[in-house]
Amino acid sequence: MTYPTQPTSSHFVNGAYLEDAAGAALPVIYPATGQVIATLHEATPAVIEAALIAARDAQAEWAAMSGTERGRILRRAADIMRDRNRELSILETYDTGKPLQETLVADATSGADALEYFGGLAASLTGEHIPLGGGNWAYTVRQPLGVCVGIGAWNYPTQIACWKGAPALACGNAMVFKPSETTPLCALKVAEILHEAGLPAGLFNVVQGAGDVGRALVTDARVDKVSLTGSVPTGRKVYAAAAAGMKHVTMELGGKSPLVIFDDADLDDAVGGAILGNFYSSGQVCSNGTRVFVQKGIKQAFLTRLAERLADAKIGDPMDEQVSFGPMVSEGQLGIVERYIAKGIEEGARLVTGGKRLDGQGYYIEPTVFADVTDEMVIAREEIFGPVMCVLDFEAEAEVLTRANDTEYGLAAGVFTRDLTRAHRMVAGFQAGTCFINSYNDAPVEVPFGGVKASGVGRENSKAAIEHYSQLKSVFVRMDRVEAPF
Ligand SMILES: NC(=O)c1ccc[n+]([C@@H]2O[C@H](COP(=O)([O-])OP(=O)(O)OC[C@H]3O[C@@H](n4cnc5c(N)ncnc54)[C@H](O)[C@@H]3O)[C@@H](O)[C@H]2O)c1
Ligand SMILES: O=CCc1c[nH]cn1
Repeated sequence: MTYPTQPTSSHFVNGAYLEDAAGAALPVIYPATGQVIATLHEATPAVIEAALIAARDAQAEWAAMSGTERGRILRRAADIMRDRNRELSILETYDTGKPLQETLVADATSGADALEYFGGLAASLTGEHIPLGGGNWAYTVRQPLGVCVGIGAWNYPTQIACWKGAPALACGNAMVFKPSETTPLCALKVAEILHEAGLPAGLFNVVQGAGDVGRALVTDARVDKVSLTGSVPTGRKVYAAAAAGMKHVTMELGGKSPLVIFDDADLDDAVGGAILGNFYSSGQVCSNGTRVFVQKGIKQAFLTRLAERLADAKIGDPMDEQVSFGPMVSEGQLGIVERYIAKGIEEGARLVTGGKRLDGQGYYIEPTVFADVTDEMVIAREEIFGPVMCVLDFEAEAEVLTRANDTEYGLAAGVFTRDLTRAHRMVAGFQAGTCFINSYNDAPVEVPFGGVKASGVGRENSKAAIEHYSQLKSVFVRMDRVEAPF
């Protein structure tokens, strides 16, 4: 099988596709069948060098353009992405296995939102005037950082490329982006579209490869900033390597987020939130609320309604738009999830539903719910990154808040209750970067997204991202005489 939009080469460097067959073979596997649908090559040192040189050479001229001009190109790219949404969504489904039903609304659309939003902001990136005593004054100039490296995870390849590329480019930077080796296809299309929209060559480059290619980029002296989306263990390594070079960082890492459901919540909304926060993208969403704390009074009603709704999940061919639940991204990730399910059973959690790999081709596993999970169980402490919901009981607000925060992670947290005073009290106490009240997993571009504690550093999306892709130069202007001691 070949997929419909086969890229002509593995990399996109200096405004054009680039191949270097000397790089190690990088097979692209369609998760729904396990078949190899394309074979790319990892970047050789020559490809990495070409990308970094192209980015360095192109950046100053891009930064010298007006924000209006830069923004126009990004907004044009957003329009192209929207026009090609179906084609890009099909590619996203080939790359990740996520159902087309999801990718049609969540991936290229989110990428286009980022390009449009940061394109709109580009012309407004100004410094400030600061009046000082004696008629003196100062001003600040908002400047780009230079060459930014983006490194992606495999769950949202189009979105991640755009969430990093759009603010970087809006601020006048160049980017070298390395997609996850598991999902190398979509970022190439993002690069192609940006250049079709008028982006000058060299400003958004895509190079393929695994950790060693990422490491070569992060440690290169010509790189000014590193933005990683990935796991906490990788984040620790990348952060340390970037720190050695005193580089700016954004770290969008993993989580084990709490979702707290009080007994006064609208039951169907709460069950819907728990489904979105555990089973969308087959559970492969960083901000998922996988520790679902349910107040004792509604535990049985919650589990009953959840089981009814899960029975409506349509598992199957992700290209079928009726299908709402697809495979895991890879054999390896499926194995990780299976091992956690076995661990949960061994630890004494009660398997309410799911737990089994589906017979046949592809990396399918049933949506799985454990009840009677306790705080110290491994399945309640470690990020599984698959469709495994842990339901824990609680009695009182203070108790559940303490337990919700008892984790090294701090990416997200949610609460379902009709008592809005309590909802805001809970949110004030959550140690999390992104919180939800009577909702879960919304990620609009206007809102900052990111974590606290081990879940990360910095924010993506919103005006907050501008702070992470630019820096201020301060200029003091003396209008009176200079008084020196001698
Ligand atoms: N916070 C967020 O916004 C967010 C979003 C999506 C995924 N994630 C997290 O990502 C993880 C799943 O993705 P994954 O399995 O691809 O993560 P991962 O950490 O294994 O890999 C992430 C990326 O880092 C690269 N990499 C690995 N070692 C490196 C090194 N030493 N130097 C430079 N680059 C290196 C990989 O090649 C890949 O491109 C989960 O933990 C999930 O929570 C976080
Ligand atoms: O996977 C993490 C980023 C995200 C959250 N919702 C949509 N994308």
